[in-house]
Amino acid sequence: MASTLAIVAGAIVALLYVFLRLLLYCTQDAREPPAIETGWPFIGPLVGMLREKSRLHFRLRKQYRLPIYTLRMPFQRIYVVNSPSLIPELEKQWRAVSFAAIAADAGHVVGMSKEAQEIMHRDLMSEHSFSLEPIRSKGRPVKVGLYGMLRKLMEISGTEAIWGPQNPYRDSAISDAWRTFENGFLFFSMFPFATALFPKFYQARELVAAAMMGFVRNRGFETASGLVRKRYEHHSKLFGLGTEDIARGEIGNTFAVLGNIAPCAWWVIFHLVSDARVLSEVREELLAAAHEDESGCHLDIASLRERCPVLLSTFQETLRYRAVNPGPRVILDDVALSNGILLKKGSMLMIPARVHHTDTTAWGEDAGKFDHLRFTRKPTATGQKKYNRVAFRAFGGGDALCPGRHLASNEIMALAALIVLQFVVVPVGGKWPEPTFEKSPPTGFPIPDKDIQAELHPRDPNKKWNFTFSGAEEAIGFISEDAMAGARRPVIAS
Ligand code: HEM
Repeated sequence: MASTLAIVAGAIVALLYVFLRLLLYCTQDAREPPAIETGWPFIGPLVGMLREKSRLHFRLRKQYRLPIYTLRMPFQRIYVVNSPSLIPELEKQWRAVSFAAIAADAGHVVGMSKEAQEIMHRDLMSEHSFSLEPIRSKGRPVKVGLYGMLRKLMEISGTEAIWGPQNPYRDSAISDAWRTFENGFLFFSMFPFATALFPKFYQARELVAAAMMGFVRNRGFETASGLVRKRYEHHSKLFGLGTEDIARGEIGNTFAVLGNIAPCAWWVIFHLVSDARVLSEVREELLAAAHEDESGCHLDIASLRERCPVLLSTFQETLRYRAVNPGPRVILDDVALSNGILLKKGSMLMIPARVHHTDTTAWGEDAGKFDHLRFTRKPTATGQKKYNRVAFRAFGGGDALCPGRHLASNEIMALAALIVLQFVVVPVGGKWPEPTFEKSPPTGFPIPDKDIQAELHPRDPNKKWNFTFSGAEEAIGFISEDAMAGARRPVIAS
C-alpha cells in the first residue's frame, strides 16, 4: 500500500515537473533575459525569494554573472538588472518601465476607493525639529534603546517638516497606530480580505486614515510643505479625488517619508559611534566647523557639507553599504533594449540597490568593505578610479528619484552632528554588537532585530550649543541626476 502511494506521489511530482518545464519552454521568449533557477521552474525562484530575501539577488549575481536575468515566479516574471550600464537606458523609458504603477498599486493597501484606484492607474505613462535637549539637560547618563530613540526623533522631525503645524502624527496615538500598520503593510499588499484577516492592522490603518481626513478637511495642506500642497492640488484638481481618497493617499506617502529615514539614520549613527576612528575623525571636523563666543558654541548645519567631508562620506558610505531597496518597476509596454533583449509587458523589473552597491566594476575590488573615507577620494591618473554614480541606488533614480533625498540627508547629518558633539554614546555591556536583521520587514534599510541599549553621557551639560541652518543653494551631488543638474560635488570623486 505504502509503495503504491509512493509511486502515485512520485508520478504526480514527475507530471508536475514536466508540466512546469513545458510551461516555461512555451512562455519564455528567447529574446528575454535568460531565465535562471529553473531546476524546478516557477517554484525554485519563489522558494529562493522567501528563504534568502534580498540576499537572493546577491547570490544569483555571483553565481550566474549575467547583466540582466529573468526570475519566473508563479503568475509573474521579474527581470533583475545586475549591470549598471543598463540603468540609463531603462530610466529613459520611464513611461514603459514604470514606478508610478507601483505607487498606484499601493492604493488598495491604504484603503483608497475603487474609483480612486482606477484614477491612479489611469495614464500611468504620461518650526519644529528634533531636540536632544531633554536628554542633555538631565546632566547625567541616560539609557536608551538606540533604534527606538532615533526612530522617534526622525518621526517627529520628518512629519513636522512634511505636514507642518497640523501634522497628524504629533498625536502619539496616531504615530503609534502608524507603526502598527507599517508592520502589517506586507500582509495588506499580499492577502485578499486582509481587512478581515488582520483586524489589528486594519484598525490601526483606519485610525491614521481618520486623522488624515481631519487634516485634509481642516485644510492642513495649506500650511504644510510644498510636497503636500502640490500633491493636494494634483490629486484634487487633476485626478478629481475626494477628501477621503486624498487623505488615504497621504498614508501611502507616510511610507515614503518615514519608511527609509529612521532605519537609515540608525545605521549612520551606528557606524559613527561604534567605530572609534570614524568617531574621532568626524568629531574633529565638526569641532573645527563650529565656533564659540560668549553666548555659547555655534554650528551652521548648512556648512557640514562643505566643511565635514568625512561625515558626508560616512553618510554616503552607510547608504551604499546598507541600502537594500529592490528598485521595483512594472513593465507597462513591451520594451526592446538596444542589445536586442526584450522585456515583456506586464512583468516586474528590479534594480536592487544591494547588487549595484557591491558591483566591483562600479566601486572597485573593495566594494564589499565598509570604508568611511571612500567618498572623500578623488580619482587619480594612476591609482584611484572614478566611481560610477549610476550604481548609487539608495535614493533610486530616473523619474522616480527620491524627492526627499536632500531633506533626509540634511536631517540625518544634523542629527549626527548633534549627537557626536553633545554626547559620548556607550553601549550597555561595553561592546558594540554586530546588529542582525533577519526579521526585518522589506524596507529600504534593514531594521535591527533587537534594539541596542546604549547610554548617552552628556559631554559638557553646561555648554550651550546653538544649531542653525542657513539654507543651501545647491544640492549635494549624491547621484548622477544631481550631478547632471549641476549640483556641487564635494566629495564623490568624479
Ligand atoms: C534616507 C532617507 C530616504 C531614502 C534612502 C529614500 C529612498 C527612496 C527610494 C529608494 C525611492 C524609490 C525610488 C526608485 O525606486 O527609483 C524613494 C521614493 C520616494 N521618496 Fe524617498 N527616501 C528617503 C526619504 C524620503 C523623505 C524624507 C521623503 C519625503 C519628503 C521621501 C519622499 C519620497 C517620495 C514621495 C518617493 C516616490 C517618488 C515617486 O513616486 O516618483 N523620501 N525614496
